[in-house]
Amino acid sequence: MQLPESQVAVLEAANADDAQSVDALAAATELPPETVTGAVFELEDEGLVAVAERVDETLALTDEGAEYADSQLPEVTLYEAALEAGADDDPAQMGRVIGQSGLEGPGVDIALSNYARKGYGVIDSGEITADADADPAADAEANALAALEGADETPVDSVEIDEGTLEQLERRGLVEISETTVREVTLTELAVTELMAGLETAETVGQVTPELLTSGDWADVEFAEYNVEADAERVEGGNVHILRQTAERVKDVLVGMGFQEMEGPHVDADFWINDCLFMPQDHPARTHWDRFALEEPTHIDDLPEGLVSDVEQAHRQGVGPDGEGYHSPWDEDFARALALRGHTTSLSTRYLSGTEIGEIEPPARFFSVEKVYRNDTLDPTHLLEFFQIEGWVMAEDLSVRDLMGTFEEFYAQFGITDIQFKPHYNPYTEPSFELFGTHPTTGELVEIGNSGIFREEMLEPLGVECDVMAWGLALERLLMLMYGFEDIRDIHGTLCDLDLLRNTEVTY
Ligand SMILES: N[C@@H](Cc1ccccc1)C(=O)O
Repeated sequence: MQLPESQVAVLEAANADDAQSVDALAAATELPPETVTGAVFELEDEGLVAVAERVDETLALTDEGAEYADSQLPEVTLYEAALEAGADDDPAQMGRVIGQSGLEGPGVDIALSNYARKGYGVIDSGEITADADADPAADAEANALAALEGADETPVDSVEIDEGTLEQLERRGLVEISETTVREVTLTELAVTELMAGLETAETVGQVTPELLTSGDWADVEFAEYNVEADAERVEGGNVHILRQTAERVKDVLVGMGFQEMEGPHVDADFWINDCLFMPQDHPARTHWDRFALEEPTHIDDLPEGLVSDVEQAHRQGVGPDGEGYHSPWDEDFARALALRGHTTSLSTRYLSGTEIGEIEPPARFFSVEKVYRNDTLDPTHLLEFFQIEGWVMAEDLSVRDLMGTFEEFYAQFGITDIQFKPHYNPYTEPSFELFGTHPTTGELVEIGNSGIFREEMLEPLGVECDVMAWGLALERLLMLMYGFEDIRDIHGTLCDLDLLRNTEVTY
């Protein structure tokens, strides 16, 4: 029997009784593993070898995981600092404990987002407590990191890490799980017979070379066949992120519904973010726990003068002859303070005021799909930033039916037809409604937005004389309803689950 050289080498190295992996055969034949794999497939086709496949999972620490294995997890550091500060008896000031912990930069966020989850204590309103019974030595994640430390690739089956812990470590980007397909090869009886009868090496050529061409030898040689079934490395091309794709789709839908896009600054004066919305200056959401203030500059110099006094007037005394204001102090300096916008309703107030593109005549419809920033506690449905789908319609005689009808039309474009409305309160809308949708896999009601009809007290100072209905919807929540994502961190931010995203088929 005549076979190409590599196949003869593999047959001679393989065995009828002991299965050998492709890697072992590559070592024995001194051929590259790809060549051995190719030869093995050919030989399998000829009935000369039997191939068994299995998928091996191995674990390895990432650089960050190795760092914590070497030192310790940030949440443990925070716990130790909290104990030091006596937080097992009395709640301690968060800022002080963090300062003493030596944690810095992302380490602080990491510590905060894992502390309560792992039972080290509670963080609430700027204070931290430490649970005296918590035991860092029994921290399953820390122990798993220690078990993996120093090893390159550890087979998953050989370590005792429970599934939940492993999942957490992978989510946190501290371990990496890789899969490899292992092929084990044994000789068939036919091969044994052929080997005994003696094999001859057939000269085959894998690639045409310039020499073969110039010498004309190419006409006489035998070319190796292509093996289209051989494994090749999977190449993942770049792709537009599903969140970005959906944002584009949302924009298309809204443009199709007659809306124009608004643009404006991520950092803005509280005036546009809050004061123009008739948000009292002592409103709880305006304290530093919810907003991200700026260190430098802290304030803008000027605001549109006439508008400032009209807004101040509305806050103090309300609008119209029977108006009711807050009768509380209103400070222009407070209004000039800069912050990362907590909603894109700041864009709506800018446009409605006429300062962006001039006075807007009804009927008019505007929208934006942009990032907003909130100092929330991280959890499966909250991040410190998300994309808001802002929108408003200016027209005579708008009613709640117009508002609800608009949402039904909008969400239907994304296959969502069971929107529910719940009465709500916003200082700037009356009536106000929260929107809910049903999560496709958990069946739970998910809050997807907030809406209402702008109040007189807000519109009059801005110089708007007819009705305006408006809303802010969360883009990430829309994706959760569309695709069944359960954790916002899977689709937003640096911890995105790439495999999950790659395997999600965009449905529009
Ligand atoms: N600004 C609101 C959304 C909203 C916009 C306009 C009117 C009513 C509500 C929020 O962020 O939740």
